[in-house]
Amino acid sequence: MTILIDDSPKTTQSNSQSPALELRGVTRKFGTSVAVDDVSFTLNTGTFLTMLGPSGSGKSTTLNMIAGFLEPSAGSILLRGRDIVGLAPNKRDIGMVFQNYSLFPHLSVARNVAFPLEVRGASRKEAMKKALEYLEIVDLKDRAKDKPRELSGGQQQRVALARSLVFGPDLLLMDEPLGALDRRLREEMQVSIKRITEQLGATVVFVTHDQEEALVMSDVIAIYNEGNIEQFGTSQSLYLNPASRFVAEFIGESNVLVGKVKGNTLVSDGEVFPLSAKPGARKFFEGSGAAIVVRPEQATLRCATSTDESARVIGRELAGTVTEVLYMGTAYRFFVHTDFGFDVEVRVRSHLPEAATQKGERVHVSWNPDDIAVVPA
Ligand SMILES: Nc1ncnc2c1ncn2[C@@H]1O[C@H](COP(=O)(O)OP(=O)(O)OP(=O)(O)O)[C@@H](O)[C@H]1O
Repeated sequence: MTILIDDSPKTTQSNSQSPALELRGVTRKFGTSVAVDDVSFTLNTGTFLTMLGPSGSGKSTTLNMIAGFLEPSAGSILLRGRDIVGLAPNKRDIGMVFQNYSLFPHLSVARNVAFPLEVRGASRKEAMKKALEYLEIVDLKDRAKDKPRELSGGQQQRVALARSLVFGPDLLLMDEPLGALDRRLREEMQVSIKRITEQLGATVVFVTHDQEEALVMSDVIAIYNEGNIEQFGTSQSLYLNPASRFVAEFIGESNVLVGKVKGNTLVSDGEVFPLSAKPGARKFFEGSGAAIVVRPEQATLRCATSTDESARVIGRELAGTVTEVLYMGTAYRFFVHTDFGFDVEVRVRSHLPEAATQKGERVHVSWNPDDIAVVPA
């Protein structure tokens, strides 16, 4: 397979030492309401960034400012070190893919992909040659002569991807590109997009509502909340070390136990839960509100025995009753109502003996304080 990396000189001045994209204090107001509030981040070349957050949190507004469809009310946007605020969208060297593909129905697949090159002055022959090379990268070379309507949704989206990358843009923007596809196709496309953008070394800004999609695809994730970026980091760091309760609850499943910090413990409803004493563990002021975040796979389960004490919390263990069991193939999900009142989900790999625990059984749930995150409440 031929892999093409566009090394043609760019038409506008840029600095190859600069980050691919930098936002500095970018704000966008609509009337008196602030849609994006003082957002700053830096993205290195070849990085895949996903903007993730609830509806109305400012993701699309940020993307539209980068694309040039909206201007910021304040701040600057630098593409390879040059400020692009005020520059027309078609002068920004940015590729774009949207949910509705926006392919030209009357042009063949190959002519669709060749189009951005022809607009930039390439001859029909040159443009078609390169279009076929990009169609090979997205595994659609054999469909070059077809019209877009003859292709499936996933295939059309791969044509749109080839078209957005064929001219070697500095940046690729994707706004919910998989939103129209069913779950299976969506998962296949996640893998294809990741493979293709990695092969081409593309810098990508991707918007989605889907947290699993964000975890699978991204090098870095920006979690949006009410116009602000609540946390910016790798998938792993967001999952294992969420900065806030909002992030913990937005990314992955979590059991959240709220209390007050006392020494190196969290006190909740009169019970004392140890916090990690590891060097580097997050420190909180005495008496401040905090929450323990236990991921379902970080909690463990054991069946109660007749010699167990009858207290609701014994050392690190919480006594409780299994209220629901769900089989997931490789794991079981146990929902436990603890006597303390805290409802905990515990995930147990199917091959472990604890996986045989039944609904209604008395159990003890625990976790290692060194494994779990603690966030401000
Ligand atoms: N053209 C506009 N005029 C007025 N308000 C707008 C406009 N565009 C966006 N907004 C407002 O800005 C805020 C952020 O919207 P934005 O579309 O960026 O959110 P989002 O996170 O992309 O949401 P979604 O995931 O639903 O697309 C919302 O309160 C929205 O109503």
